[in-house]
This record gives sequence, C-alpha cells and structure tokens, in this order.
Amino acid sequence: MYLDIGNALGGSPGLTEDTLDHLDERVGIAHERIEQGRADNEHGYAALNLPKTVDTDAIRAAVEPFGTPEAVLTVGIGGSALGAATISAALADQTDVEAHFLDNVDPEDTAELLDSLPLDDTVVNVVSRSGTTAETLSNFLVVREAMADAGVDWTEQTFVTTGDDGNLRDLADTHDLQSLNVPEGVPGRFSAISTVGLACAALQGLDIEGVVAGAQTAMNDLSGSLYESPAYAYGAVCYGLAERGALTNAMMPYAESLEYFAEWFAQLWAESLGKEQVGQTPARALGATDQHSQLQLYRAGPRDKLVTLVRPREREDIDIPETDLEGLFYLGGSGLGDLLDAEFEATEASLAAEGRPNVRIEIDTVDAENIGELLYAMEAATVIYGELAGLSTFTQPAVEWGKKAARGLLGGGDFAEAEAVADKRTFEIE
Ligand SMILES: O=P(O)(O)OC[C@H]1O[C@](O)(CO)[C@@H](O)[C@@H]1O
Repeated sequence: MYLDIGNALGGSPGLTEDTLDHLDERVGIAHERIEQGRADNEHGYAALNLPKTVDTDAIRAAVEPFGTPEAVLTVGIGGSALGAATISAALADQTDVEAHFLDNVDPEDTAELLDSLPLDDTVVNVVSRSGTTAETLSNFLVVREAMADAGVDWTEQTFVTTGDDGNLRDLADTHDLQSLNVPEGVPGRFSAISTVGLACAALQGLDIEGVVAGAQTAMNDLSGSLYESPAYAYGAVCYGLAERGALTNAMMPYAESLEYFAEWFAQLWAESLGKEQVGQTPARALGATDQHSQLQLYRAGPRDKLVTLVRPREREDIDIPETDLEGLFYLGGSGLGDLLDAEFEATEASLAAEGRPNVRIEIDTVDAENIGELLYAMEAATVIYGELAGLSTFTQPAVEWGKKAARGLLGGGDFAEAEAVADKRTFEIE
C-alpha cells in the first residue's frame, strides 16, 4: 500500500510539517498503548493480531464439506457482512462461485434475490457475533423457509459463524450444522481478517491465505512513527485534519471492485470514531462516477472535508476505439483505464488547486494480498485515530437505543423508548 499525504499539507483545512512532527510524537505514545493492548489481547486491540491468530486451515476444513456450490448467500449485517462482501467483490474475477449478501430486510429485495438463486446449490452463510440481530435472524428464517419450500434440506447447506452462545449457536448445535466461532475480543467491524470475513471467500475457493498475508504486511509496518507506517500516517492525518475542521472524509475508490470497500470503511470509521459529539463522517463515493455527482460539493462547498482517493496502480484495460466524433478524437487509442487514471489525477489536482485536502492511497492491484493489506491498514488507522482522539474506539453504545425501540414496536419487549417512538412529534405536510 502506498500513501501520499502531500495534498493534506497547506490546504484549508490543512496540516503543516510541524503539525506532522507533533502528531508523530503522539503516534509514538499511542503506538505503545496499542502494542500493550495487542500483547494482552485486549478487547478491540485483539483485532490487530488477527493476521497471526486467524486459522485459515480451520476455515477451509469447516467449509470443505460444501464442495464448490454455484452460489454463496451470506446472511448478516454490518461487520458480519461487509468484510466478506468487500473481499468477495474485490476478488470476484477469481471465482465462478457467485456471492450474494442479504444485509437488509427489504422484502422486495429479499424476494427478488431468493427467486434468482439456485437454492439447491447455494450455501447459506449465516453470520452474527451476538446471534440475536433481528435483521439477520429474520432473513435467515425467511431463507430457511424458502429452502424448505424448494425441497432443499437446509441443514445440509447452512454454515454458521457466531459466538459461543445465543440463538445461532443453539441452532448450529441442535442441527449439527457446520460452524465456526467469531474471534474473541474483535468487534464486528474489525473482523474482516477472520472467520467472519473469510468463510465466504473460502466457500468461493478464493485465496484467503493471500488476504491474510497482505494483512500481515500491513501489521509488520506498524511502528512508533507515522513516517514509517502508512496505516498510522493515514489515521493521524485524518485525525489532524478533523481537528482543523475536516469533519467529513469522502472515501472515493476509483475501481468498481472497491465500492464495497468504501461501504465497509464507512461502518468502521463511523461506528469506531463517532463518539462523545465528535467524529469524522465517512462519505461513500466512487470514482469516476462521483465526479459527476459529489465533486462539486467537495471542491466548492464548505471547507469541512477530506477526500481519500484510492486506486490500484495496475488494472486490466479495454482500448477505446479510434473515433472521428467531434472533439472526442483524443479518446481513441487510449484505454478506459487510462481515462479512469487521468480522471483520478485530475480530481486530485482539482481539489489541491482549491486547497481542499486530499490523500492518495494506491495498491499494486486488486488481488488477495492487496485487499488484505488495505483492510488491515484501515483498521489500524482507525485504532490510532481513536487513540489520538481519546475515544472508546471499540464500543458502539449509540446503536442500542434504536434496536430496543424497534424490538419494542414489534412487541419484542416492554421498552419505554418504543412508546417514545410511537409518541414522536409529527408535523405532516400533505
Ligand atoms: O454480528 P452481529 O452481532 O449480528 O452484529 C451485527 C452488527 O451490528 C452491530 O452490533 C451494530 O448494531 C455492529 O457493530 C455489528 O457489526
């Protein structure tokens, strides 16, 4: 992974080289805290040990009985789906096994997906750390019924990844389902490089060992100085810019295969760093598409944003045929990838020209090692940002109120907040 922070300096908001040096001193202190947490396998910090602790042999052994299905349907939500989705999307061109993700409870979407799947040759990969998440369990019950209606023995085609106890663990034990445990002490949004994020890829026959090797590369780069660690440099620069008013971080990969990565990053960044009335809002963007959408705001709106531009240095290309179309002759002879790269560089320069801070992250190519390195680096960047900001990076208490209220509204518990929701102020405009 290559990081260029040149365009984070001197802009408005912007950092200076003195600021970087000051941040570097603080990174050194934070690194000591992180290393202690890792050594003690403390909750949350344990995530940064996953390249060493994940057992890819055990993952492969657990999915081996399923052979090579036509499709894998992952039923989960948040970190229990997005890590797997990011890896599968990044490596989709390396497998014939389709990966589908059910991480919402939209009945029309669920119905359409179930109608499209070859349920007799689909492995259902149900993932939930708690085993109690309403969306995941509801979707699983619907999928299980659809399998039964299709005459499929769901117990033969269901794989479970969950904690030591809870509904899903009970289900796996009762029906003797193939299963794996979620990693101890690792919040879902940090679990991509684990059973949670790798089981789906293993079912697809993808190179999970390569993903872990890439993560190991990023882990080996962790150091007490931001000048020696791209992950820590990124986290520190994001923090420094947030402290100076960049309260949005637009994650803008220039590769369709990395679109899920931006969605995964959004949960990681928001759920980890949005605490105690502070935090940097992750905006999901995609290049070049959002040059015709959000770029106007990024370049000419409030000076409250950082744009993170991500691309692979190598990608397959498609030649653009020669043309005599008025004013478009220059496109002929180039490739679509050449155009995408030119647009990446033009966007970067366009933002810099207006003093809009931006950071360049490049990976060699979108493959197992590089996606593993990128995922781990972003996780480490999140941890260092949380340390610098003095936050409880590994908790997410603010999401509980809504969960309880939803459960109360469905009659799943006597919960005062449900009434509060029911009595919410209305001001309808017809
Ligand atoms: O894996 P579980 O327990 O189903 O949780 C799913 C997601 O819900 C959250 O707990 C937030 O509600 C996320 O942190 C987590 O990734």
